[in-house]
Amino acid sequence: MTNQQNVVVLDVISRGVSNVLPRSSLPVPKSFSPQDLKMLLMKRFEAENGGAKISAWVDSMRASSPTRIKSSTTASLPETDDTSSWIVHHPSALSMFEQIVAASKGKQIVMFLDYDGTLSPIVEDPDQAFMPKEVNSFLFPIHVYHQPIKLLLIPFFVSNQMRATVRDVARYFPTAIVTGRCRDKVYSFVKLAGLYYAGSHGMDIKGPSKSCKYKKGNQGVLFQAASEFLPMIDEVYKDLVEKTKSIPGTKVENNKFCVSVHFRCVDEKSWAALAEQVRSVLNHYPKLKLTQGRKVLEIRPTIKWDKGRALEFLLESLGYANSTNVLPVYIGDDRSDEDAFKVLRERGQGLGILVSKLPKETNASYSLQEPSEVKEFLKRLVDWKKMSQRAAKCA
Ligand SMILES: O=P(O)(O)OC[C@H]1O[C@H](O[C@H]2O[C@H](CO)[C@@H](O)[C@H](O)[C@H]2O)[C@H](O)[C@@H](O)[C@@H]1O
Repeated sequence: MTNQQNVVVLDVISRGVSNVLPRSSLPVPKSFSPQDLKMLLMKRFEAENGGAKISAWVDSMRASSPTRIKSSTTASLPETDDTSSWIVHHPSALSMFEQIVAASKGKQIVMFLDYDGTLSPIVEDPDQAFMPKEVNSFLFPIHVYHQPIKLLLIPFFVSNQMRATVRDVARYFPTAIVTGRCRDKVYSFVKLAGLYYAGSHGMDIKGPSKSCKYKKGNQGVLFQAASEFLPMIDEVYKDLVEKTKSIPGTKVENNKFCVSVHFRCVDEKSWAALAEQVRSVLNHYPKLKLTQGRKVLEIRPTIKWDKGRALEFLLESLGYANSTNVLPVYIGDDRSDEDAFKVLRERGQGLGILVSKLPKETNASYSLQEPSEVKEFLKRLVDWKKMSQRAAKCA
């Protein structure tokens, strides 16, 4: 290396890298080879972009998921105006129920259901995200001498109407749970054998474990998109547990083909530190990428597979690849569900329903506010199907 080149390199160091990294952290070789130069420039690039990346991550963590709609035209209007204009474009699937069933005339509805935030309300502890139970009770009259009759509310039995509803839905329509969760974990929550399960954001798909009237022979694992990543994901999971253990409230969840780092219970002041730890782990794994959900960072293989591809795969497995006689209905609440909404929009087929109380950027056409409305919508669909079958028998 010539003296002149040395000067250029030192100039790069003094103007650039030293602004980002403390001078002491830079190994400055006595003489520079082209490799040294490359390394220094790369370090500068990483340091600059790393810093930018972390603050972008934190901004995105703040915005939570999916991004709240930013409307330039309505920015100065009160919240209610924003909401009402959004609802015009994403009407409630309950109020549009008649139109929805009319669109399904002559078509087979195939139901795709996300789990967290769709079938179960969002809770702080991901291990406690059960489908809600209802306590059924009755009024028991008690009559004490000379006293007016009193009515006592007696809890009678506990039922899980969401589970019962999803079971009914699966009786009438092929039904799949499509989730970021590990497949076994979501099965332990849903506990229904007659469904398809697409776990790890659709990277792990299994057919119904009991015979399914729609497609015989679909039992067992149908597809695993990223088997070769299993050892890597295990390693990353352990690294993340270790690196984040000093940040109170962090929870790392092993979802088999992906890992979730939850920050719902982490103090906002520690989000940057958490993002930094996650980035430091991810830096060693160029074949993994980071996506984001509701107060969760998700680490996944960089393969072209997502909930949208899983939806297409399942339609194909059910024999509806290029069929016009099918109406896929996908209900979900999170960013990862947007991949499926987008597929439906691009196919010009089917309905995407976003579960959200707030206006959000979405490719879905309809909305429902919360899991209880999802249950209501699914119940109405089952009742409508039962009635139309009865009517067909009588005709
Ligand atoms: O595709 P999904 O079924 O929606 O799974 C996405 C993530 O859901 C879970 O996390 C979310 O729900 C938790 C329980 O309500 C909540 O505590 C968390 O903040 C949410 O992000 C699940 O634990 C993740 O592994 C999934 O990736």
